[in-house]
Amino acid sequence: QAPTPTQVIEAFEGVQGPIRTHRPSHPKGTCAAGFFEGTAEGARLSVSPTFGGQRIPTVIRFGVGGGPTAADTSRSTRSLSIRFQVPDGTPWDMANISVPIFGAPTPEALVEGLRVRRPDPATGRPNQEAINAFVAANPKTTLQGRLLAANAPPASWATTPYWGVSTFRFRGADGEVRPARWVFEPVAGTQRLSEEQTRSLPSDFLAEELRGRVAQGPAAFDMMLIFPQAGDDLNDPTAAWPDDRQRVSVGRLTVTEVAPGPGGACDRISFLALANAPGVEFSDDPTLRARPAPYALSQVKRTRPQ
Ligand code: HEM
Repeated sequence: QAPTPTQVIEAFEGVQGPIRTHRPSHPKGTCAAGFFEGTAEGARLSVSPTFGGQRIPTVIRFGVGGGPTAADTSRSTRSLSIRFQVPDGTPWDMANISVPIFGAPTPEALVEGLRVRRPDPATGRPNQEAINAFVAANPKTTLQGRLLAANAPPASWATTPYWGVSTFRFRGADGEVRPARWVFEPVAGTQRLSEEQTRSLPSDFLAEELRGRVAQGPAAFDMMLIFPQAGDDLNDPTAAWPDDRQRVSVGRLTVTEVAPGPGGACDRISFLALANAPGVEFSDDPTLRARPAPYALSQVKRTRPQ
């Protein structure tokens, strides 16, 4: 049975302590802004006004996975969250990460994985035997961590791809509904830190790097839809699709401004309006429907007056 929103938040809080000011996931981040322009292929593949071709203002948040003080040199996820402020429609949100897969196949596995890592009040430490037993019974929850450990961290928030991870259903101008995933490919190319940089860079280098970069000119990402072939798993966000799947460019995100310091327009919002029907609709991936309600609960907790 799927966990309730309260159970999801309690599971996060059990590991990280009560949510007071920060998001429980990707707590460290920097606000930015820019615009999105859909391509002709985007308008063909989705009836959502986001892909209509006009310039859509966006609220952007770049984040780092881990705790609120996670090092930018750590092998955790980086994130790119976007709110598309469609002028005559409802806003559409997405929260993308720098790996193509999630760390749990279902909301149940996410919550169980958090619960088992909760520190034991007697010892102050989680029960390692229980964690080992959980991991052995849920091997899919190790796949994302292994992928992250195998790759050096991005050299910039502007030089890594970001995947939406889950499969969505795109309703095209021809009325056809096509399952697809997406990735935001950096126009600057993919660049990772060298071993030496990983050791020498300060733990908060990403925000300054992005400010310096965008001061010279916008940073951009091409949004590519990725289409499955027979046998590709549509409902498991820990199941990667082979790299050779057909990709179509449906729009470009241009980052024109980076907040000068902490806070900004992205801070108090939650990127929870994940579907944008008609045009971009949920698949049966169970982690999609499980997200908006706990995101809202988290947002209430982290934005209420202390
Ligand atoms: C069962 C599935 C999931 C649950 C229960 C969950 C839960 C949460 C919660 C509670 C937050 C904090 C929201 C806020 O305070 O605004 C959050 C943030 C986030 N999640 Fe998830 N999540 C899930 C799946 C995913 C997946 C599949 C991805 C990858 C695409 C993802 C990426 C993120 C990112 C990037 C953030 C930070 C967003 C921001 O910049 O504000 N989550 N998640």
